[in-house]
Amino acid sequence: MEQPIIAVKNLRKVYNLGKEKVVALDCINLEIPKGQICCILGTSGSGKSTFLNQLAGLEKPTKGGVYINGTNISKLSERQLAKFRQKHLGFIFQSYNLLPALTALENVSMPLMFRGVSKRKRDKRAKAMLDAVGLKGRVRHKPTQMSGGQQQRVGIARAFVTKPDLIFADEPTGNLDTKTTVEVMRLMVKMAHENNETLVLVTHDSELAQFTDRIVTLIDGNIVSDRLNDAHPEDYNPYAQEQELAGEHTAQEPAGLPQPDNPGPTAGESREEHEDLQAGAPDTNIAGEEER
Ligand SMILES: Nc1ncnc2c1ncn2[C@@H]1O[C@H](COP(=O)(O)OP(=O)(O)OP(=O)(O)O)[C@@H](O)[C@H]1O
Repeated sequence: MEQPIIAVKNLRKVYNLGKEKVVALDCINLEIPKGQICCILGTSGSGKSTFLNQLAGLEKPTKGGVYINGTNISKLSERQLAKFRQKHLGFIFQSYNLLPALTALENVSMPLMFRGVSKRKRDKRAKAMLDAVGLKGRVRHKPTQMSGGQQQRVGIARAFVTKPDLIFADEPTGNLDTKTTVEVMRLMVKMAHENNETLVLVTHDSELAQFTDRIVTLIDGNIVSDRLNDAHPEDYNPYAQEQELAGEHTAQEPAGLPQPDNPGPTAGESREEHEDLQAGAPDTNIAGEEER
């Protein structure tokens, strides 16, 4: 059987607060195969952040280990871990974490610079990625000149640009409205599936979890449920009822209205201008891109 991308073995994390001990993760075992989009779902205090920190090697476990592609990252030094993260992992954050002084293109090409890719190649690849997330016309925009949804698309492009072994997304739509959430989630899922990327999404939102392939639920630091989620066709919208009640447009969107790959015109941009920018549907499959 193919080796899983992540194998978590008997993972335990206990925080010592003076005499008090907080068991944040009890005894977690989990394997995630390549290409799967796995959601770690749990309410506040269930241990999600602690688990994500362990998976990304940001904290050391009390017991057990996390293996990524066969490497026990719990045994790596801080220096080795920093290199490992840079080489093998991608991150998508709730608050985007874009560098405000840099353009969309520069933000996306940054991880390639750390990998020593030449300027010509990283610009070419970052442009292709921005195209893939539907931001062809936003290459020179800085974060403050983009909407939240567009900023998160830049964040997605930056995570995928290095073709990492694994991408972590921490509440990636936490700052977005439900309509933009649906667009961003559809885009992220499409890109992950088309590029056979493995994605671990952490959220408290059980509706958001419906976009993923597998839902692992945490309560008090334990996995209480682990199920495959077959019920998410491409046009699935778990927020439809909520949006309907709020009087927002949801059902099958007629041609011309914003689509997952097309966030619609932004302030200061006419629909014609916007449609010019969007001309030609973006191809989210980046596998054919020129290698570094
Ligand atoms: N550095 C720490 N020191 C002590 N206790 C901690 C620490 N970090 C987390 N905890 C405790 O571990 C448990 C799990 O916390 P964690 O932050 O992982 O939960 P969470 O599911 O991410 O919550 P939220 O959704 O509110 O961020 C909680 O009881 C929390 O109080």
